[in-house]
Amino acid sequence: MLNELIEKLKGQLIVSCQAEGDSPFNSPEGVTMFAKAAIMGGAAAIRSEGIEKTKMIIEQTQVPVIGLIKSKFEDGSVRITGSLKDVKDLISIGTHIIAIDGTFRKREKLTGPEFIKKVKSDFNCLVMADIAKEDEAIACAEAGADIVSTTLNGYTPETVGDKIKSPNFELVKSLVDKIKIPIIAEGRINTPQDAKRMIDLGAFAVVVGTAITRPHIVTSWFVEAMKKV
Ligand SMILES: CC(=O)N[C@H](C=O)[C@@H](O)[C@H](O)[C@H](O)COP(=O)(O)O
Repeated sequence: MLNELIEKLKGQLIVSCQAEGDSPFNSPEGVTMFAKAAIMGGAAAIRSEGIEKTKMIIEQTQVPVIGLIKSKFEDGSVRITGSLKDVKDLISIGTHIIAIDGTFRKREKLTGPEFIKKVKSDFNCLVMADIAKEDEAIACAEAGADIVSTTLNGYTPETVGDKIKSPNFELVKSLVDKIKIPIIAEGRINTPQDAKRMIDLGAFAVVVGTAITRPHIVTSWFVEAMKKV
């Protein structure tokens, strides 16, 4: 049986409110304003990075928050919540669902699925496994993850070739066919039509980030398109 909180996300939009680097929104206040606007528009949950930002979003909104802490692997590729300390810190601020890197890359001597298994046995928390490939998704589901999300497809050395401009519909379809736990479609979903297509393919919910909460990048899409002859 599905957890009650997860059940509420079925068919819904989750908005990732993250800001980094020189973004003028790179503060707890900045991302919290985005979260509030997203909820006004109908978002059922928020995805958030960093302790201070996630804490403020949790305090100032009423929806479930998926929290994570980003760091980097040695090769410079992104790692999502890669230490037990990060997990503890996220739990301590009341994060509803912890997003954890579910790839096979090792952290604290454990692969993603092994790490998730440890988190699920050591803590009473909901885990979203952020995966890049199908075999990782299957292993994370077996390890006890509550949800799988396609977050890292296109962002690991092994899948960088998948980083085409469009979302990976094929991966989502294949995961939906093979895995029993909810599959969330995430990554490069930049239009309402693509989000709907993911739901039609069987995605449990859809996460959208950049197209809603990184206005500098959205602006550059327009600027670049207008330069084309
Ligand atoms: C790869 C990585 O670091 N992804 C991050 C995960 O939390 C975020 O930067 C993305 O914005 C999020 O996954 C949503 O994706 P998109 O922004 O494409 O809608």
